[in-house]
Parts: sequence; structure tokens; C-alpha cells
Amino acid sequence: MTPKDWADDVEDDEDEATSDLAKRLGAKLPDPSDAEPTSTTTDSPAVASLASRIGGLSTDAQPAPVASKDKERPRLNPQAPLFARSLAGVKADRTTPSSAAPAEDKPAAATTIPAAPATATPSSDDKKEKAAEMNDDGWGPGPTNGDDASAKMDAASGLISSDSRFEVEVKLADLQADPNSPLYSAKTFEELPLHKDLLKGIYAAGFTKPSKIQEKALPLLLANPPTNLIGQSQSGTGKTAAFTLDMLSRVDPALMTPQAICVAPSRELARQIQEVVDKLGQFTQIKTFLAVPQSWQRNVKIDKHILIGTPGTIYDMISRRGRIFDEKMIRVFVLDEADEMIQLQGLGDQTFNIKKLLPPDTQHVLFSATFPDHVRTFAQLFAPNANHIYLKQEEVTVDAIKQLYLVCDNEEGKFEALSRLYDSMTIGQSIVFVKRRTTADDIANRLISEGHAVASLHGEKDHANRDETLDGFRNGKTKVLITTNVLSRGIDIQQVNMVVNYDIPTIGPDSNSQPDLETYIHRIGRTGRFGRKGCSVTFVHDQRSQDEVNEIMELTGRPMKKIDASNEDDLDKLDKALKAAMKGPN
Ligand SMILES: Nc1ncnc2c1ncn2[C@@H]1O[C@H](COP(=O)(O)OP(=O)(O)OP(=O)(O)O)[C@@H](O)[C@H]1O
Repeated sequence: MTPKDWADDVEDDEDEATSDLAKRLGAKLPDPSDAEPTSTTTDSPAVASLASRIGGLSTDAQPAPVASKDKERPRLNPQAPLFARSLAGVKADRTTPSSAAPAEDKPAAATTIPAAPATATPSSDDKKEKAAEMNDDGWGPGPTNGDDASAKMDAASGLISSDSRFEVEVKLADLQADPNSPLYSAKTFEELPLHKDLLKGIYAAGFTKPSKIQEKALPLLLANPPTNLIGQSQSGTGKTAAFTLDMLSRVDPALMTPQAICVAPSRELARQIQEVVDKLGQFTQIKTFLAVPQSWQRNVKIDKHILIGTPGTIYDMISRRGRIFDEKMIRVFVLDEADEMIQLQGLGDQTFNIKKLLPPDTQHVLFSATFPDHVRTFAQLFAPNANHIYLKQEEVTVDAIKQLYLVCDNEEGKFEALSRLYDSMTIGQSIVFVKRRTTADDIANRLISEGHAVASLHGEKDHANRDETLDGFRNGKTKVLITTNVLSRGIDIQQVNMVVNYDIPTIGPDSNSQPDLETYIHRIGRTGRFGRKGCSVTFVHDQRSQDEVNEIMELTGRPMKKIDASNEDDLDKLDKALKAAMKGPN
């Protein structure tokens, strides 16, 4: 049982069997006192012992040499046309034993580019001050990261300029690196070492310039020799394209075997990532394979270049040692939603098992909108000597998402309020998150019986049904989707302008649960994509849920406007506010 799995039918994020590694190992992870250790060395016996028992992880700043394994690795094709620019250094790296383990052999020192005290947690006084700053309209303070002008809408696109709204802090693994070098920030895609066929794909996707995270991450990801990267940026800011372009740049299309692996916590997210890779790579010869349950056959080799899937399936494939694909050919391992993918009480054991079988000089790329402190320690063990891009703590949520909470009389009052909100939910598209699969089906059925058009999706439904439901929602056939945490992360549907937390996400047994801040942040991040407008409504129906909302406000430092569901005036105001919030410019 994982903390998110205490109740039998509470949704888990991955529909494959996952075991509880921490429990099996009898280890409890300490809370690191230093949120950002700059070395993979750890003084913590628990982390060290756990890491060594996991295997494949070094708790030492000087990992074992990799030359013997590397000898067996087939060479890349230097004639491959796609890689004239970006792969050149990879080839050099692979053929020079002394630089065979670039990511792990470097000193684990960090250089910070901006001077911002980025990862300090705001004091509770700071948070109170922020709450007091709440605007009269109750929608909370405006942008807090400095430059209001930068948050202005791009008149042509209707989007918020990403210029300085989504600031990030970069830490370089290599002390020698010049932090002022333009290499570490790219204002255009052309100045990056991207093949022209990838540039064509980027423009065909409608991207004109890199977002903030792409601007910072791509030069680091594409530099040679390859270096690990741990990257954090708010939901909907373009992390997928960043790691996608890295994978597309580092595989050799002439070699018909997987050379990059990307794991994600759900089949739906894996499918979505595959679509992005296919779209950006459409002018190349690079092919992708979706590695999810039932998508592969035993003893049939995969001849595609990039594997995208869920960790249980990929581990199943890779553990057949060469019969499905040759793991020695993998050079990039991407973890999307990385904090979730390395959680020991969840998907972490599968992800670590995959890592153990990959060549030690594989480039590890970890991205997420959230990296809680205790996960950062593991992230740094997983991706030693990585470059880091972390968000300032107070900027983890997206300003363009207006957050409010709706006070209902009791559990039944939540359903009445949801039904009452249906019209607002269908102005654009909405996702309603519940805790249990049975609740998803129940409220979907009740809304349908009242004449509303909604669909439900959760991990107990069969795969074809899940794919069909999400496709129907993606193409706008369904306007309201009732779901569980299975869709809380990564799903990118730009028309979603409202998220309802019918149940507040929590961790732990019902008798002693805590609000699950990370899941809250990811859930509301299904709206407000790439600068679009959005709003979230969290239902409160008793003292406990009120306390949980208070704690979320405290932790995010963002106030939420309170609406009373029993007050018709309030509800009318809510309708108007929702309509205003979801239409027109910010
Ligand atoms: N440079 C760009 N220009 C315009 N649109 C972009 C650019 N990069 C990404 N996008 C779009 O922004 C949207 C959000 O991107 P993406 O899904 O990668 O966000 P994310 O940061 O991975 O979010 P999450 O944390 O929720 O997974 C997508 O629809 C994508 O097509």
C-alpha cells in the first residue's frame, strides 16, 4: 500500500503493479536539512544504505569507471545526417574512454547564475503578508515575481509573455562553466544546436521562440559531453518540448534500435508525450514506440528509436536483457513528472530498476513542476552531478490560475454545487478531480441522469475505453471529465479553463491524512496552460476539508477566494466571476 492507496479504490497513478520499495527495504527516508545538496555524497546512513541496496546508484561523488561496459557498446554512425551539429560531441564522448562518464566524473560543485535566493521557503510571516495582500476582488495578489510588465498579454496570441514570468534558478554542475556565457540562455531556437529538420518540426508545431524553461534547459541539455539535468518549471510552461528535443537530438536515426527512454506515470501522459515527439520529429526519420501494457510482444524486437511509456512495462521489456531491445544502446533516460517517478513509495522501484540496467554514462534528465525537498535528495542520487534548474518556492503555482474554494453544507452539498456549476464548467472545458474511482463513476452517472454531458476516466477502466474517453475530451466532444489522480499530472489540453477539486487530494490513511500539496499543484495545473487563463474551485464540506484548504493556502502562499454555496448571491457572483475569469485577457 502506498500512501495514496490507503483505501482500496483510491486511484493510483500507474496501472501496472508497483511494489513498495521502502517497505520492502524497511527504510524510512530522512527529511534532508539542506534542500539543495550540491554533491551526491550523503552523510545519511539511511539514504546511503537504501541507495546501495537499490544498486546502480552511487552515494559517492566519484562513481565507478564505466569503460568496461562501454567497450561493448556499438558505435554510432558518424555519417548520420541529422547529427551534424548536436551529436558531434556525443560521438567524441563515446569514443574517448577518458570522457566516457561525463555526468558522473565531474566535480559536484554548483554555480548559480541569478543571485536570487531561489529555494528558500517563505517564512510564515511572508505567507501571512501575502494573504493580506489579497486583492479586493478576492482573486489573490497579482504576479509576485517582480516585473508586472512582463506578465502582459501578447496581444496577438492572447498568451502571457513567458519572458520573465516564469523565472528559474540554474545551477551548473561544472565549476568551469562560465555562467555569463550565452550558451546558457537561448532566446531563439536557431541559436541552439538543433538540426534543421527539428527546427522545421518546432515551427510546424507553432512555436516561435523558446519558453523560459526551454531557453535555460535546452543549451544545457544539448551541450556536449552530455550532462544530467534536473529541471523544474511550472505546469504548462513547455518542459515536454525541452526533453523531447534532447531525445530527438541524441538518437541516431540510422540505428534501428531504442536509444532514448522516457517514462511517465500514466498511459495517458505517455501517449501525449509520444504525440509531441512525433510532431517535433515529423521531418526526421526518428520513430517512437509506446511502451504501455499490451503494446509489445515477448521476443519481438523493437526497431524504433525512442521508447515512451510507463515504468512497469519498460522494466518488463528491459529485464529480458536484449530480447526486446539492447539496453546498452540507450544514451538518454528521461523521467517526466520525475518527483513522482522516483518516489520510493510508488513508481520509484521500477524506475530505479530500469536505471540499474542502463549504461552508466546515460544522460539522466528529470523534469517536474514540483520537487519537494525530500525528493531532491533522491533526484540528485539518481542524476549525479546534474545541472539544476529550480523554481523559487513561491513561484511554483501559476499566477494565471485563479484559485477559489466553495463551502458546501455537507458531502451531498458538493454534488448539488457541482450540478449548479455545470453551465460555467462548459464555457470551455473542465476537469473534476475526485479521490475514488467509485465516486468518479457515481457523480458522472448522476450528472448524466440530470441531462448533463460528462465522461469519467480512471485506472479501473479498460485501456481502449480510457483512450477513447480522453480522445473525446481532447477533441472537445466531451466538455466535462470526471477523473482521479490518474490525470492529475502532465495532461495538456489547452481548452481546459476550469479544474474542480471535488475531493481535496490527501496523503496517508483517512484517519490521519494530510493535504497532498504536490498533487494539488499538478491538478490545478491542468488549466492555465502556457499562459492561458484558468481557474480552480476546491470544495470544502466540513472542518477537516476547511483545515486542508487553509494548509494549502499557507503552503503555497496564495490565498483563495471563499464562496458560500448556500448563498445564491455568492453563487451568482461565482458564475459571473468564472465567466469573466475564463474569457478575454487576464
Ligand atoms: N516554445 C513554445 N511556444 C509556444 N507554445 C509552446 C512552446 N513550448 C510548449 N508550448 C505549448 O505549451 C503547452 C504546455 O507545454 P507542456 O505540456 O510541455 O507543459 P509542461 O511544462 O510539461 O507542463 P506539466 O508540468 O503540466 O507537465 C503545450 O500545449 C505546448 O504545445
